[in-house]
Amino acid sequence: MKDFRLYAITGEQFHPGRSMIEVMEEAIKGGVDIIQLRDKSGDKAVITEKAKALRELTRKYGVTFIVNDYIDIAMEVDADGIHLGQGDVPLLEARKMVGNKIIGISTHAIAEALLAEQQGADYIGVGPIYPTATKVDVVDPVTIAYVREVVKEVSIPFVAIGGIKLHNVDDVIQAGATRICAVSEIVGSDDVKGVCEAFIRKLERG
Ligand SMILES: Cc1ncc(COP(=O)(O)OP(=O)(O)O)c(N)n1
Ligand SMILES: Cc1nc(C(=O)O)sc1CCOP(=O)(O)O
Ligand SMILES: [Mg+2]
Repeated sequence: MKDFRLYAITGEQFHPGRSMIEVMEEAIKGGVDIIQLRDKSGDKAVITEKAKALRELTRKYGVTFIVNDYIDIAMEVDADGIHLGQGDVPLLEARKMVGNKIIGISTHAIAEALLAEQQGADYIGVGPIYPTATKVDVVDPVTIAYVREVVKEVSIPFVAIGGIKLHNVDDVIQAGATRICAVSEIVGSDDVKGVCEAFIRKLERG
């Protein structure tokens, strides 16, 4: 997969009155290089329409597009890949369904990370680093200690996620993360482009 630094996930509850496409276009202009559609409403027809719109936007800008949870929707809209959690379709089964599309796997412990790597994940999510209110059924924070463990033991790309804000991202980067994912800090901002640019500056400083 194309390498990336800043990964934004949709979260429409954080920007009432602004469209998802408008917010995500601003994020792309700020430097985001992966967008994930995450919609927990369960309404597949609506999610498919949103996926089509995001596919068009991401294609226009050459940005990677990932669909959360729904392999069938990812295939229907020709997304670049799918993100799956520990309770979603198992990775080996998903690989048979998506061929060489990107598969990202959420991990919360080193054993999960090593298994995802061994089974052919393209990248892993490492989190939640800090408490987050964005995901309801979330596990306890894994802290930056887990980032350090992944840096030492895992070779595939990983992205740190969960409660990451401009005010705490430096610690995550210092622990060895070179790719950051955020929802509320990006899409909930009045200055989406400015927040993304600030994240990128911090990632560039290392
Ligand atoms: C990049 C990234 N990392 C982790 C997650 C969480 O996925 P999952 O554990 O399946 O939880 P839901 O997002 O489906 O609630 C993610 N979506 N993206
Ligand atoms: C969707 C998701 N997955 C997580 C994980 O740790 O697997 S944390 C999370 C929510 C991240 O949102 P915010 O940046 O607003 O805290
Ligand atoms: Mg999931």
